[in-house]
Amino acid sequence: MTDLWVWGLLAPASVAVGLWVWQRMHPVSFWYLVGFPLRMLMIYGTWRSVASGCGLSRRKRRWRWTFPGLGDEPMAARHVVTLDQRRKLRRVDVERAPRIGLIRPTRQGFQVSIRLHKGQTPEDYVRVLDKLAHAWRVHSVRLASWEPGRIVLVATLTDPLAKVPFPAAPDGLLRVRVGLLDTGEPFVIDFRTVPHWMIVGATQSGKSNLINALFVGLAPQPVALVGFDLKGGVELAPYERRLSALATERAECIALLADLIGVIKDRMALCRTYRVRNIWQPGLPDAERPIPIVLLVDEVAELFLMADKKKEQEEVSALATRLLRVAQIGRAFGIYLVVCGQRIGSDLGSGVTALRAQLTGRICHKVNDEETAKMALGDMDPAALAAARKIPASMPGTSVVIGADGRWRRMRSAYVSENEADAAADTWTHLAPSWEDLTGRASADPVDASDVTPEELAEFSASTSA
Ligand SMILES: Nc1ncnc2c1ncn2[C@@H]1O[C@H](COP(=O)(O)OP(=O)(O)OP(=O)(O)O)[C@@H](O)[C@H]1O
Repeated sequence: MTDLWVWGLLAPASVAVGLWVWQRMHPVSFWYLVGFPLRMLMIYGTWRSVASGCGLSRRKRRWRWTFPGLGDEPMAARHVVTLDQRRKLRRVDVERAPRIGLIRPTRQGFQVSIRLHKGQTPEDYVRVLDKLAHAWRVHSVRLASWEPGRIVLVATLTDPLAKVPFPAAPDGLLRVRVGLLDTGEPFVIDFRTVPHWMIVGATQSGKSNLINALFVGLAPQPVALVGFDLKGGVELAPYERRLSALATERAECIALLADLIGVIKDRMALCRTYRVRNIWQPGLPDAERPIPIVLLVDEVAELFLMADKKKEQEEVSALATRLLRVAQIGRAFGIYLVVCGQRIGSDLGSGVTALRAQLTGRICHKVNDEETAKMALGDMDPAALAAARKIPASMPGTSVVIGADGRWRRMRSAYVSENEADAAADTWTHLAPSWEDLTGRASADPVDASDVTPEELAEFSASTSA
């Protein structure tokens, strides 16, 4: 008898310990063989009540057997018992859950397709994703794709951003994998698709780390890097060896921008000669193709802040005009911008709003107020703005980004320490062209600071159009 008790307790305990060890040592095989089948049973078993609780079910008129003598409750045909004499076939309202398809396991959770009821749209499901995540006991549920009448939901068991094992790495010319999306896919900054980027976030939210990640990915590429760092150079000076130029004063920035406008004019002439509209078109011989330039601007507010002095106002106005011009026409001539700051709002000056409109790529780290999130993410879904404010301080480097499909996602940058970025600067120093080589003029040469005029632009467009 005692033996029976001992075995009765020991057997389940050893099975539980065995499962626990299996799950710890081989989480993926445990998930596919044990966790997923159990989860699938739970989801199918509770789908009617979950859909009803989330407001996804629809009331429909159906023929049903009813039992007037038993409180006149409508009952499904499968509940018919022996009260044949009293039953009556009547049309009643029944609740129908949307039809749920086959649940498929993924490495991080599962995905399931759902057939929409008539009158439903994917947005009806987006509104209740949080409720579904709680009901299914998963970290998050997102809408992965849709086609008319059908959506696919993807559930993630744990937060993939809790630990980003993803190293920042180059992913092709002017493409850098800087972090991980909450979908488990890499997040790529691709300058040839999205030429100009804006990185916003409160202090200690992870902006500099993202710049480090970007730097480590760009350093091994044949790309010229230019830095504006008005925080006295503390952020970008350590990487100066790999930069073609670094400006730490506003006057220096203005001079470098004048040079960049000169570069644009030279490249414009080159494109005109070969009758191409940008430096990437195949009509331009590879030997003639100029090196792309990425301009990193750290803490943009410092560029625009001014005292009442007239000289400063003139400086800021010259800087704003040139930076805007580079943003407007630089893309075709291989000049790309990354602008970083705590706030990039109109309160900094009139030029800022126009500059912001040119920065298509948006990365919004943790911000403290909705206004700043709006500045970065525009009039996105209010949930995106709320998500940017809710990023926990314990997860620096996490941000809200707008994906290629126009939907917002959470992203966390790969952690890149200053030492790693320093080492990359050391290793790839030889890839940094000198400013003189880049601009085609000796530093003592007077700079042609005149802007690219609209007439010049029109002439360029006319001469390169076929
Ligand atoms: N992706 C990440 N993973 C882990 N830690 C990170 C990540 N990003 C940033 N951190 C850490 O968070 C802290 C703040 O990061 P960072 O200096 O990049 O913030 P910041 O927004 O540039 O701050 P500030 O505006 O004050 O310069 C640093 O200690 C950094 O190591």
